[in-house]
Amino acid sequence: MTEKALRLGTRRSKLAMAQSGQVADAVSQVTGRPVELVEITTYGDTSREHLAQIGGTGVFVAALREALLRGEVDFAVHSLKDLPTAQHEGLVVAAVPVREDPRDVVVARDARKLTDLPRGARIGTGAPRRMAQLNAYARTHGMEIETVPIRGNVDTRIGYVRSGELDAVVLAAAGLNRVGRIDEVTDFLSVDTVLPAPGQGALAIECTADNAELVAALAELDDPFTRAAVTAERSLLAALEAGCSAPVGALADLLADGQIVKEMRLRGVVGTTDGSTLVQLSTTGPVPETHEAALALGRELATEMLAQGAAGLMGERAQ
Ligand SMILES: NCc1[nH]cc(CCC(=O)O)c1CC(=O)O
Repeated sequence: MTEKALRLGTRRSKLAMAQSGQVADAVSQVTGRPVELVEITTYGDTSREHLAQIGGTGVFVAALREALLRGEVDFAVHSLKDLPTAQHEGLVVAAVPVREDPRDVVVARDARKLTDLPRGARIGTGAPRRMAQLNAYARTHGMEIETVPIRGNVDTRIGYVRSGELDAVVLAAAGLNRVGRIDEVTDFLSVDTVLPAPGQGALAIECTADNAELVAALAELDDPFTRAAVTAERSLLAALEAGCSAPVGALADLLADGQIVKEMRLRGVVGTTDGSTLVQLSTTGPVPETHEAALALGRELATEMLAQGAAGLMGERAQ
């Protein structure tokens, strides 16, 4: 006698399939039920228009959410950094599993690191957040670089380096890990150089709020520290009134004294894409014990960043 399979709605991209596959195994373990992948095609997958013109990465999420609400699938997995900060009516993020490496990385030709790229190096990235921080780093370190807007999946982006069209591309370590290409990284960027996107490296497992049994089962996959961290990061993003294509970086981590976790630190950055101006601040507080406390940490840092002129730096959109 086999139990009825749970249906996991997923995009068809290699990255989405990889992360859905991993979550499917974990969900199968905690529920004792088989999990079946259901491919959902989104506008973002088929459109050739630039993401900024069609409303950012939220388009990838929308089709999955519609499938959930129509009851066509039981749950979905999102990259948290692509998930709009506003919670969706009728849906709940039932689990945020342990986060992977949140850092951005460089894949460059000739195994080069960011600091030994040739003068005038062309670095591909479509993210204003990466452009702003890379250009700011170059300015303060006497480097000459050119950030080149690109989009496409991981294979396409690395392809620009292999073809010689670009000297380097900047990507998320987590994405490369999930598609099995982490070996191609030539430089893991310190978060002091490039602060990742809010939620980067973390996944959200979402289902309908009325599915109490599934909500409870999925909760077993939740990592409270990761959830608190990404809640604070996303609260900062929301309080800055910035979207997923805004030049905003945020990362919360735990400060420990030996084995004893003392506090949570939240770092944030906003900048102009040319890197001429960055507002970069951090705040530290008790490890949030509640959702509300995590939200408060993000709001607190946003208030400080806004007081330093953060709002004036966010007018730009992805080019
Ligand atoms: N921008 C697209 C995107 N959305 C999620 C990831 C993978 C990393 C993650 O889950 O945070 C990526 C690729 C990248 O930024 O290189």
